[in-house]
Amino acid sequence: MTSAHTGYFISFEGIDGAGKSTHVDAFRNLMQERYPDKEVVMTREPGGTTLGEKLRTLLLDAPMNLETEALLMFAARREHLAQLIEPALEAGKIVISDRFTDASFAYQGGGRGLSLDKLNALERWVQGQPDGSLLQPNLTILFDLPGEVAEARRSKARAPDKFEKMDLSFFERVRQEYLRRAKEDPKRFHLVDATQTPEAIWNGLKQIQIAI
Ligand SMILES: Nc1ncnc2c1ncn2[C@@H]1O[C@H](COP(=O)(O)OP(=O)(O)OP(=O)(O)O)[C@@H](O)[C@H]1O
Ligand SMILES: Cc1cn([C@H]2C[C@H](O)[C@@H](COP(=O)(O)O)O2)c(=O)[nH]c1=O
Repeated sequence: MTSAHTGYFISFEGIDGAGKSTHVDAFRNLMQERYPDKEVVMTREPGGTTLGEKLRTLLLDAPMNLETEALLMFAARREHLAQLIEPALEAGKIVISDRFTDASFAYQGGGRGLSLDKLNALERWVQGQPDGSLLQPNLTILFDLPGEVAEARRSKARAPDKFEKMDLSFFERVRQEYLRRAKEDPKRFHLVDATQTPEAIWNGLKQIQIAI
């Protein structure tokens, strides 16, 4: 867990088109208003560092072997933790990341079929703490909705990247893996019914209280 630092770590997750980007900036502002004495740092994965953003371009554009993809996701994450997330949490900041490790379990695991053993080993390597615990978000806000609804939203919004070109069954597997992880760790996950209107979703997000 995250006991070694005095910050607070929040991740936003969901299948592509679930609506997390629509709300993440406003949520950041909400946190800053509520905790004026704390710096709120906004970041994303893959990305968040100079190297991570270069890896993001590769990961979102280039077709690649599944294990290569998983290793690059976790390499970008190690850099992200070392350069940005760990120092910010140690300095007591609130860190909000648009995606973190649950996305690797959902996309590379559920979606593409990488084994849980390999994902667990990468997670332990990259997020393992000296006391044997794992650095995890304190709170993960999961935007959940059916794959076909997300697909319809995406098709109106933008040209698809490599992942967004995947078919409906891929996104259903990704969704199911997110839901499996949420069920496994209900204290960490806050589930959002992302089929609601943006206004209803935002009203729900405003109800979230964090224990800083
Ligand atoms: N609750 C909603 N109802 C209807 N449309 C929505 C809703 N939320 C977002 N949208 C629209 O759906 C599209 C995708 O939203 P958004 O970019 O926030 O998704 P996302 O989950 O961040 O996707 P990605 O992870 O791929 O960036 C946008 O056009 C957005 O305006
Ligand atoms: C962290 C992470 C991300 N992905 C995928 C999920 C999305 O399709 C893209 C990121 O795009 P977004 O618009 O910024 O959400 O990357 C993944 O497959 N595995 C991961 O670990």
